[in-house]
Amino acid sequence: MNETVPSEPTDGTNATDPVLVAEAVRKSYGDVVALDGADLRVDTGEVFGLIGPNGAGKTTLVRALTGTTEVEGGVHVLGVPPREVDPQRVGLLPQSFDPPARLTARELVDYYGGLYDSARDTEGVLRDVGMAADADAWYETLSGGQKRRTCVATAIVNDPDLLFLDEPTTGIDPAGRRSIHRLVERLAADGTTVLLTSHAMDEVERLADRVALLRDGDVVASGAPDDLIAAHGGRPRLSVTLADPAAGSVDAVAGALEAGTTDPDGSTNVGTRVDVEPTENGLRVLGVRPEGIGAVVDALADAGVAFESLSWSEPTLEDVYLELTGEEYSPRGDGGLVTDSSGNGTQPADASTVAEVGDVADGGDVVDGGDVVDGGDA
Ligand SMILES: Nc1ncnc2c1ncn2[C@@H]1O[C@H](COP(=O)(O)OP(=O)(O)OP(=O)(O)O)[C@@H](O)[C@H]1O
Repeated sequence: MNETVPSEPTDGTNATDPVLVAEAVRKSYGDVVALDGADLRVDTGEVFGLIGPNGAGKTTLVRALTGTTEVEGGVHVLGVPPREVDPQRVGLLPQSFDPPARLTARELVDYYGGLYDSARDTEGVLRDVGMAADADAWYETLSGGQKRRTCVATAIVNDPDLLFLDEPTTGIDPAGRRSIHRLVERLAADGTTVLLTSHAMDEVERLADRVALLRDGDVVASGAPDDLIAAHGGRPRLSVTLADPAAGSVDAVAGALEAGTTDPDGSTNVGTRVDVEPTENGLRVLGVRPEGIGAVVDALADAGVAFESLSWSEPTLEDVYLELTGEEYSPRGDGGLVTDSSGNGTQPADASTVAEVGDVADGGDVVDGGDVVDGGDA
């Protein structure tokens, strides 16, 4: 997250003026409405994430803001219409970008740097994107991730105040993505305003100060990731992979939770009101807090339902996305506590809780918050 207060610009604009403004922007390609009255405002020094399904209009909005397509409505960039912006101040990584294939990464950065009045030192730029070691290879021989990082280098060679990154990490492996994330964080810390489009919700949640979700050419929600998650992300959930996701499991577990007979000492409270719903591999308990996991395990045992693994997670930006786009829920593999009954499969990701869970059918033990709880027999 960017917490830097950028220095006052020297071009007559104020630091408090928005860097990007789009008002009621419309764009059609024949019968296809790409933008349908989209509004956007990005302030100085923000990392702003633009998310939305394929075809929602993200790239068209970036093109409107970079002056590479004509649109109806109001568009201002750094206080002026996009085509009047000093190119020295703007960097652009388009979604599709094919630089000359028989130039090396170093030659490409040199070449693009030569297009500006002043440019950063090529070696420093190559280091920033993690391409110093491969700088002498022809572009066409680079891997997909190396190519994308080289393209990012050409977008930052002019040390822009405003940087557009349209899907910068597509096709990049996790290590390459991390290096791009760190680069964006460094640029933001130096006061660069960044507009980022991405389909990777974890990336946007990590990097963006604010986010706008586009759907059918219009912004349907915007705000800080935490605020969007609180408003649209739903409740924490415990995903249960069942040994045999048979019909009736959901009702049986819901009944056992409601009956509250899951523990002899009566500790059946799972924290908040919960709902149980089916999933492809088993079921999901919505509204359960970490301290309630043991009660759910007890309910599974009471209902005679054997499970293979439990995964607890808090709502994320991905849930906001799924809620607001109306797309099907797809269980995440990275949603926090991921545990299997073998005892070898615990993979904590972004979770605030880690537990090891045994197979109820085997009477395994459950460790919840450090306490060993009897897994019970199913
Ligand atoms: N040059 C073009 N000619 C015709 N239709 C276009 C053109 N560019 C975009 N469109 C259409 O406009 C709509 C919005 O496209 P756009 O590329 O802006 O979406 P996007 O949100 O960036 O999608 P993606 O996530 O797939 O990149 C889509 O229906 C697309 O097919």
